[in-house]
Amino acid sequence: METARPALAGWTIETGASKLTRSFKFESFTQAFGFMAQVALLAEKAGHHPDWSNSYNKVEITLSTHDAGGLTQKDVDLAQKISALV
Ligand SMILES: C[C@H](O)[C@H](O)[C@H]1CNC2=NC(N)=NC(=O)C2=N1
Repeated sequence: METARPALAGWTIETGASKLTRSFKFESFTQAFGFMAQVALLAEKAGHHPDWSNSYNKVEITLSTHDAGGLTQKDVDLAQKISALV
């Protein structure tokens, strides 16, 4: 596990598992869910979707390319678009 380079600041690259992860915390469930709605629109537009979980004001996101069995540029691109939302 290593901290991502600046272009992916905030994301953790799980080298063994070949995935990107990041936790987001908001002030309320409503804000967390609003963020998820924005991510959902980005994901649908990209045709690339996060694995994620939500608990009240926290959203945990994992990005990997299932078809490729690991990380691809699609994950990096989506991570950067998600980061730009917060
Ligand atoms: C057919 C469709 O494009 C594929 O199933 C897409 C959809 N979204 C996806 N999302 C992610 N994270 N990985 C994929 O391999 C993937 N494949």
